Amino acid sequence: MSKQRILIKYGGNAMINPQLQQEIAAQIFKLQDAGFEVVMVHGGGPFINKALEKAAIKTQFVDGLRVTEAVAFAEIQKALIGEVNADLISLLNQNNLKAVGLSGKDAGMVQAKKYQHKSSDGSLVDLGLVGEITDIDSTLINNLCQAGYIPVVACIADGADGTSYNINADTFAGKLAAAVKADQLIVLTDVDGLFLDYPDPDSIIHELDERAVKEHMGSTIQGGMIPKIQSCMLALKEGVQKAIILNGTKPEQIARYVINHEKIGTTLTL
Ligand SMILES: Nc1ncnc2c1ncn2[C@@H]1O[C@H](COP(=O)(O)OP(=O)(O)O)[C@@H](O)[C@H]1O
Ligand SMILES: CC(=O)N[C@@H](CCC(=O)OP(=O)(O)O)C(=O)O
Repeated sequence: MSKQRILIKYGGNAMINPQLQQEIAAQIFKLQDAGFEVVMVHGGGPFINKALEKAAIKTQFVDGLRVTEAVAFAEIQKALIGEVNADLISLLNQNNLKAVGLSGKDAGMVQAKKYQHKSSDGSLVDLGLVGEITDIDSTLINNLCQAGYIPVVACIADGADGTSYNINADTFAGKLAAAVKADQLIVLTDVDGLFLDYPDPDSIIHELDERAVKEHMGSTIQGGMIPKIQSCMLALKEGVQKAIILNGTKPEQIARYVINHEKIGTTLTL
Protein backbone atom coordinates (compact mmCIF):
# COMPACT_ATOMS: atom_id res chain seq x y z
CA MET A 1 0.00 0.00 0.00
CA SER A 2 1.30 3.48 -0.82
CA LYS A 3 2.08 5.89 1.99
CA GLN A 4 -0.40 8.53 3.14
CA ARG A 5 0.70 12.00 2.06
CA ILE A 6 0.25 15.15 4.14
CA LEU A 7 0.67 18.65 2.75
CA ILE A 8 1.52 21.16 5.47
CA LYS A 9 1.08 24.87 4.80
CA TYR A 10 3.37 26.77 7.15
CA GLY A 11 2.16 30.35 7.50
CA GLY A 12 4.57 33.24 8.04
CA ASN A 13 2.92 34.29 11.30
CA ALA A 14 3.56 30.86 12.82
CA MET A 15 7.19 30.95 11.69
CA ILE A 16 8.50 33.91 13.62
CA ASN A 17 9.93 32.08 16.66
CA PRO A 18 13.04 29.97 15.79
CA GLN A 19 12.49 27.66 18.80
CA LEU A 20 9.00 26.85 17.54
CA GLN A 21 10.46 26.14 14.09
CA GLN A 22 12.70 23.50 15.68
CA GLU A 23 9.60 21.95 17.23
CA ILE A 24 7.82 21.94 13.86
CA ALA A 25 10.83 20.06 12.45
CA ALA A 26 10.51 17.50 15.28
CA GLN A 27 6.82 17.04 14.46
CA ILE A 28 7.59 16.45 10.78
CA PHE A 29 10.17 13.87 11.83
CA LYS A 30 7.45 12.15 13.87
CA LEU A 31 5.12 12.09 10.87
CA GLN A 32 7.79 10.57 8.63
CA ASP A 33 8.62 8.07 11.35
CA ALA A 34 4.93 7.10 11.55
CA GLY A 35 4.98 6.36 7.81
CA PHE A 36 3.60 9.57 6.29
CA GLU A 37 5.06 11.45 3.34
CA VAL A 38 5.26 15.19 3.99
CA VAL A 39 5.20 18.07 1.51
CA MET A 40 5.48 21.63 2.79
CA VAL A 41 4.33 24.93 1.28
CA HIS A 42 5.37 28.04 3.17
CA GLY A 43 4.32 31.66 3.26
CA GLY A 44 6.28 34.47 4.85
CA GLY A 45 4.05 37.55 5.18
CA PRO A 46 5.93 39.12 8.14
CA PHE A 47 9.32 38.50 6.48
CA ILE A 48 8.08 40.12 3.26
CA ASN A 49 6.74 43.08 5.22
CA LYS A 50 10.16 43.59 6.81
CA ALA A 51 12.00 43.33 3.47
CA LEU A 52 9.65 45.84 1.82
CA GLU A 53 9.97 48.21 4.75
CA LYS A 54 13.75 48.01 4.52
CA ALA A 55 13.57 48.78 0.79
CA ALA A 56 11.18 51.68 1.54
CA ILE A 57 8.43 50.11 -0.59
CA LYS A 58 4.89 50.70 0.64
CA THR A 59 2.65 47.65 0.72
CA GLN A 60 -1.11 47.35 0.41
CA PHE A 61 -3.54 44.44 0.63
CA VAL A 62 -6.78 44.06 -1.30
CA ASP A 63 -9.05 41.29 0.06
CA GLY A 64 -6.08 39.62 1.75
CA LEU A 65 -3.84 39.73 -1.36
CA ARG A 66 -0.70 41.86 -1.55
CA VAL A 67 -0.70 44.30 -4.44
CA THR A 68 2.61 43.38 -6.14
CA GLU A 69 4.38 45.97 -8.31
CA ALA A 70 7.54 44.81 -10.14
CA VAL A 71 9.90 46.48 -7.61
CA ALA A 72 8.02 44.84 -4.75
CA PHE A 73 8.10 41.46 -6.51
CA ALA A 74 11.91 41.49 -6.59
CA GLU A 75 12.00 41.94 -2.80
CA ILE A 76 9.22 39.37 -2.23
CA GLN A 77 11.09 36.75 -4.28
CA LYS A 78 14.30 37.42 -2.34
CA ALA A 79 12.45 37.18 0.98
CA LEU A 80 10.50 33.99 0.14
CA ILE A 81 13.14 32.01 -1.78
CA GLY A 82 16.42 33.56 -0.60
CA GLU A 83 15.53 33.98 3.05
CA VAL A 84 12.49 32.03 4.33
CA ASN A 85 12.91 28.93 2.15
CA ALA A 86 16.70 28.81 2.53
CA ASP A 87 16.51 29.17 6.34
CA LEU A 88 13.76 26.57 6.63
CA ILE A 89 15.81 24.06 4.66
CA SER A 90 18.83 24.58 6.94
CA LEU A 91 16.67 24.14 10.01
CA LEU A 92 14.84 21.04 8.79
CA ASN A 93 18.05 19.37 7.67
CA GLN A 94 19.73 20.13 11.02
CA ASN A 95 16.85 18.17 12.51
CA ASN A 96 17.63 14.97 10.61
CA LEU A 97 15.21 15.54 7.74
CA LYS A 98 16.07 15.47 4.05
CA ALA A 99 14.38 18.70 3.01
CA VAL A 100 14.67 20.08 -0.53
CA GLY A 101 13.96 23.76 -1.18
CA LEU A 102 11.86 24.57 -4.22
CA SER A 103 9.49 27.16 -5.60
CA GLY A 104 6.77 26.59 -8.17
CA LYS A 105 9.35 27.57 -10.80
CA ASP A 106 11.51 24.45 -10.37
CA ALA A 107 11.26 22.10 -13.35
CA GLY A 108 8.27 24.20 -14.42
CA MET A 109 6.29 22.42 -11.71
CA VAL A 110 3.66 25.14 -11.22
CA GLN A 111 2.39 27.28 -14.09
CA ALA A 112 0.67 30.59 -13.39
CA LYS A 113 -0.97 33.55 -15.06
CA LYS A 114 -1.92 37.04 -13.95
CA TYR A 115 -4.79 36.91 -11.46
CA GLN A 116 -7.77 39.07 -12.42
CA HIS A 117 -9.25 40.15 -9.11
CA LYS A 118 -12.92 41.09 -8.89
CA SER A 119 -13.87 43.27 -5.92
CA SER A 120 -17.17 42.76 -4.09
CA ASP A 121 -18.90 45.31 -6.39
CA GLY A 122 -17.83 43.24 -9.41
CA SER A 123 -15.21 45.69 -10.73
CA LEU A 124 -11.75 44.43 -11.75
CA VAL A 125 -8.82 45.48 -9.53
CA ASP A 126 -5.24 45.36 -10.89
CA LEU A 127 -3.07 43.59 -8.29
CA GLY A 128 0.09 43.72 -10.43
CA LEU A 129 2.15 40.52 -10.34
CA VAL A 130 -0.26 38.49 -8.21
CA GLY A 131 -0.62 35.13 -9.89
CA GLU A 132 -3.19 32.41 -10.24
CA ILE A 133 -2.19 28.77 -10.77
CA THR A 134 -3.16 27.32 -14.14
CA ASP A 135 -1.38 23.97 -14.07
CA ILE A 136 0.73 21.75 -11.81
CA ASP A 137 3.00 18.87 -12.82
CA SER A 138 3.28 16.59 -9.78
CA THR A 139 6.19 14.48 -11.13
CA LEU A 140 8.94 16.29 -9.21
CA ILE A 141 7.09 16.12 -5.88
CA ASN A 142 6.20 12.45 -6.44
CA ASN A 143 9.81 11.56 -7.20
CA LEU A 144 11.15 13.45 -4.18
CA CYS A 145 8.59 11.93 -1.80
CA GLN A 146 9.21 8.41 -3.06
CA ALA A 147 12.92 8.89 -2.39
CA GLY A 148 12.27 10.04 1.19
CA TYR A 149 12.85 13.77 0.64
CA ILE A 150 10.61 16.52 1.97
CA PRO A 151 9.82 19.07 -0.73
CA VAL A 152 9.52 22.56 0.77
CA VAL A 153 7.90 24.89 -1.73
CA ALA A 154 7.83 28.71 -1.86
CA CYS A 155 4.66 30.22 -3.33
CA ILE A 156 6.12 31.73 -6.50
CA ALA A 157 5.61 30.46 -10.05
CA ASP A 158 6.25 31.46 -13.66
CA GLY A 159 3.82 32.22 -16.44
CA ALA A 160 4.14 30.84 -19.98
CA ASP A 161 5.99 34.02 -21.09
CA GLY A 162 8.49 33.79 -18.21
CA THR A 163 6.82 36.43 -16.02
CA SER A 164 7.10 35.43 -12.36
CA TYR A 165 4.12 35.76 -10.03
CA ASN A 166 3.49 36.13 -6.29
CA ILE A 167 0.79 33.66 -5.24
CA ASN A 168 -0.98 33.61 -1.89
CA ALA A 169 0.54 30.71 0.05
CA ASP A 170 -2.82 29.31 1.21
CA THR A 171 -4.14 29.20 -2.35
CA PHE A 172 -0.86 27.67 -3.55
CA ALA A 173 -1.05 24.99 -0.83
CA GLY A 174 -4.66 24.03 -1.60
CA LYS A 175 -3.97 23.63 -5.30
CA LEU A 176 -0.72 21.74 -4.72
CA ALA A 177 -2.37 19.42 -2.17
CA ALA A 178 -4.96 18.47 -4.78
CA ALA A 179 -2.43 18.11 -7.63
CA VAL A 180 -0.08 15.85 -5.67
CA LYS A 181 -3.07 13.84 -4.38
CA ALA A 182 -2.34 14.58 -0.74
CA ASP A 183 -4.57 12.69 1.69
CA GLN A 184 -4.53 15.54 4.18
CA LEU A 185 -4.04 19.31 4.08
CA ILE A 186 -2.92 20.97 7.32
CA VAL A 187 -2.89 24.77 7.37
CA LEU A 188 -0.68 26.03 10.20
CA THR A 189 -1.35 29.57 11.38
CA ASP A 190 -0.97 31.50 14.66
CA VAL A 191 -4.43 30.83 16.15
CA ASP A 192 -6.13 27.56 17.20
CA GLY A 193 -8.59 27.69 14.28
CA LEU A 194 -11.56 29.77 13.18
CA PHE A 195 -13.21 31.61 16.08
CA LEU A 196 -16.89 32.48 15.93
CA ASP A 197 -16.19 35.58 18.04
CA TYR A 198 -12.65 36.53 17.08
CA PRO A 199 -10.41 36.91 19.13
CA ASP A 200 -12.13 34.74 21.78
CA PRO A 201 -10.35 31.33 21.55
CA ASP A 202 -13.19 29.64 23.46
CA SER A 203 -15.46 30.36 20.49
CA ILE A 204 -13.44 28.04 18.21
CA ILE A 205 -15.56 26.30 15.55
CA HIS A 206 -14.33 22.70 15.42
CA GLU A 207 -16.17 21.70 12.24
CA LEU A 208 -17.28 23.77 9.31
CA ASP A 209 -19.11 22.40 6.26
CA GLU A 210 -19.77 24.09 2.92
CA ARG A 211 -23.10 25.53 4.05
CA ALA A 212 -21.52 27.03 7.21
CA VAL A 213 -18.65 28.44 5.14
CA LYS A 214 -21.20 30.27 2.93
CA GLU A 215 -23.02 31.52 6.01
CA HIS A 216 -19.89 32.89 7.73
CA MET A 217 -18.00 34.18 4.67
CA GLY A 218 -17.31 37.91 4.98
CA SER A 219 -18.34 38.04 8.64
CA THR A 220 -16.65 35.45 10.89
CA ILE A 221 -14.47 34.38 7.98
CA GLN A 222 -12.45 37.50 7.29
CA GLY A 223 -8.91 38.69 6.45
CA GLY A 224 -6.30 35.94 6.40
CA MET A 225 -8.93 33.30 7.20
CA ILE A 226 -10.60 33.76 3.79
CA PRO A 227 -7.87 32.17 1.61
CA LYS A 228 -7.24 29.45 4.22
CA ILE A 229 -10.84 28.28 4.25
CA GLN A 230 -11.26 28.67 0.50
CA SER A 231 -8.15 26.61 -0.20
CA CYS A 232 -9.23 23.88 2.23
CA MET A 233 -12.63 23.69 0.49
CA LEU A 234 -10.99 23.59 -2.94
CA ALA A 235 -8.63 20.82 -1.85
CA LEU A 236 -11.56 18.75 -0.46
CA LYS A 237 -13.53 19.22 -3.68
CA GLU A 238 -10.53 18.06 -5.68
CA GLY A 239 -10.09 14.83 -3.72
CA VAL A 240 -8.07 15.63 -0.58
CA GLN A 241 -9.78 13.65 2.18
CA LYS A 242 -9.07 15.84 5.21
CA ALA A 243 -8.41 19.57 5.59
CA ILE A 244 -7.79 21.34 8.89
CA ILE A 245 -6.53 24.64 10.31
CA LEU A 246 -4.18 24.14 13.29
CA ASN A 247 -2.01 26.40 15.44
CA GLY A 248 1.60 26.33 14.19
CA THR A 249 2.72 28.15 17.34
CA LYS A 250 1.68 24.99 19.22
CA PRO A 251 3.61 22.48 17.09
CA GLU A 252 2.54 19.46 19.18
CA GLN A 253 -0.94 19.94 17.70
CA ILE A 254 0.33 18.27 14.50
CA ALA A 255 0.96 14.87 16.11
CA ARG A 256 -2.05 15.26 18.39
CA TYR A 257 -4.22 15.60 15.29
CA VAL A 258 -2.57 13.25 12.80
CA ILE A 259 -1.42 10.47 15.11
CA ASN A 260 -3.69 10.71 18.19
CA HIS A 261 -6.78 11.88 16.26
CA GLU A 262 -7.65 14.50 18.91
CA LYS A 263 -10.50 16.89 18.24
CA ILE A 264 -8.58 20.14 17.87
CA GLY A 265 -8.39 22.93 15.26
CA THR A 266 -11.03 23.73 12.65
CA THR A 267 -11.84 20.84 10.34
CA LEU A 268 -13.41 21.67 6.98
CA THR A 269 -15.87 19.26 5.38
CA LEU A 270 -17.93 19.30 2.19
N1 LIG B 1 -12.69 34.53 12.95
C1 LIG B 1 -11.37 34.42 13.05
N2 LIG B 1 -10.83 33.44 13.79
C2 LIG B 1 -9.48 33.32 13.92
N3 LIG B 1 -8.59 34.16 13.33
C3 LIG B 1 -9.07 35.16 12.58
C4 LIG B 1 -10.48 35.34 12.40
N4 LIG B 1 -10.66 36.40 11.59
C5 LIG B 1 -9.45 36.87 11.29
N5 LIG B 1 -8.48 36.14 11.85
C6 LIG B 1 -7.05 36.42 11.71
O1 LIG B 1 -6.46 35.54 10.77
C7 LIG B 1 -5.07 35.45 11.12
C8 LIG B 1 -4.40 34.32 10.36
O2 LIG B 1 -4.25 34.69 9.00
P1 LIG B 1 -2.87 35.30 8.42
O3 LIG B 1 -2.53 36.52 9.21
O4 LIG B 1 -3.02 35.44 6.96
O5 LIG B 1 -1.83 34.19 8.85
P2 LIG B 1 -0.76 33.26 8.12
O6 LIG B 1 0.54 33.98 8.14
O7 LIG B 1 -0.76 32.02 8.98
O8 LIG B 1 -1.23 32.95 6.70
C9 LIG B 1 -5.12 35.29 12.62
O9 LIG B 1 -3.90 35.64 13.23
C10 LIG B 1 -6.23 36.25 13.00
O10 LIG B 1 -5.69 37.50 13.32
C1 LIG C 1 -0.47 37.50 -3.31
C2 LIG C 1 -0.05 37.44 -1.88
O1 LIG C 1 -0.70 38.02 -1.01
N1 LIG C 1 1.06 36.73 -1.60
C3 LIG C 1 1.59 36.57 -0.29
C4 LIG C 1 2.60 35.44 -0.30
C5 LIG C 1 3.10 35.04 1.05
C6 LIG C 1 2.02 34.48 1.95
O2 LIG C 1 0.91 34.15 1.55
O3 LIG C 1 2.43 34.34 3.27
P1 LIG C 1 1.54 33.94 4.54
O4 LIG C 1 1.10 32.54 4.35
O5 LIG C 1 2.50 34.10 5.66
O6 LIG C 1 0.38 34.91 4.63
C7 LIG C 1 2.27 37.88 0.20
O7 LIG C 1 2.84 38.60 -0.61
O8 LIG C 1 2.24 38.11 1.44
